[in-house]
Amino acid sequence: MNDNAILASLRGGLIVSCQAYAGEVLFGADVMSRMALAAKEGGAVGIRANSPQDIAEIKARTALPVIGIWKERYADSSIYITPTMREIAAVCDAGSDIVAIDATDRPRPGGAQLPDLIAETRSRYPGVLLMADVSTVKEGLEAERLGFDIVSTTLSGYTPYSPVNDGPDLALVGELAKALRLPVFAEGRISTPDQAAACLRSGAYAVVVGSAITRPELITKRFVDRIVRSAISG
Ligand SMILES: CC(=O)N[C@H](C=O)[C@@H](O)[C@H](O)[C@H](O)COP(=O)(O)O
Repeated sequence: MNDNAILASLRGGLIVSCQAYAGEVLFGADVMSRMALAAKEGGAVGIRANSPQDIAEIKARTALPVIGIWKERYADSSIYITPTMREIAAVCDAGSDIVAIDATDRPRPGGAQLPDLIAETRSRYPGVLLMADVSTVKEGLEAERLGFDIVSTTLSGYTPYSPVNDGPDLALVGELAKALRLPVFAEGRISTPDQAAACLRSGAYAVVVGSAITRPELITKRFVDRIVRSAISG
């Protein structure tokens, strides 16, 4: 296993994903970096952030390790998490400690190949760790073979061939943790502290939580939906 100090500082901890998109009320690097600082005060050991602007501001304000991504859509591919070298370079230049890349088994924009992106990133940014966002065990195994440093379950339920669960994909976390030598991060649909703890018990190295902590629109909606349901059923 990688003995990198950043990685070691994340072991067994909570990484909070702080993301808001253009058009949403919380969008903007100032708000996202305040959100990240609040997460730090609550004990987060790292932050996952989207876009060069947010990453740079969060690094400056919190000094926590940052998993950087940049979601961009291209017409010829359904891959959108740090899809091309353009986004990878921008995320690294912004100061990310780790860059997360979609490593699913789907065609990439412009027909680019994952091994080439990895090779170029390694040569241009030797100090940055590479995290593979995957949706299946097969993709996790391939990511390890290709030389990633970390595998995360981020995309389980978001590819047409992976199961859509209500909560985290604990089965995938457990299978990856058994099959890989790399650290496996649990990410996606972790809504409660109990679920986060269950991910660690299933073998996760660290846990990434986003919506349940940093998306008040969705948190509010969960409450409203529950209240409306209870009003209907009497
Ligand atoms: C599938 C995809 O695009 N996931 C994104 C990856 O960065 C984010 O939208 C998620 O919020 C993040 O993975 C954390 O997950 P959750 O918000 O469920 O705790």
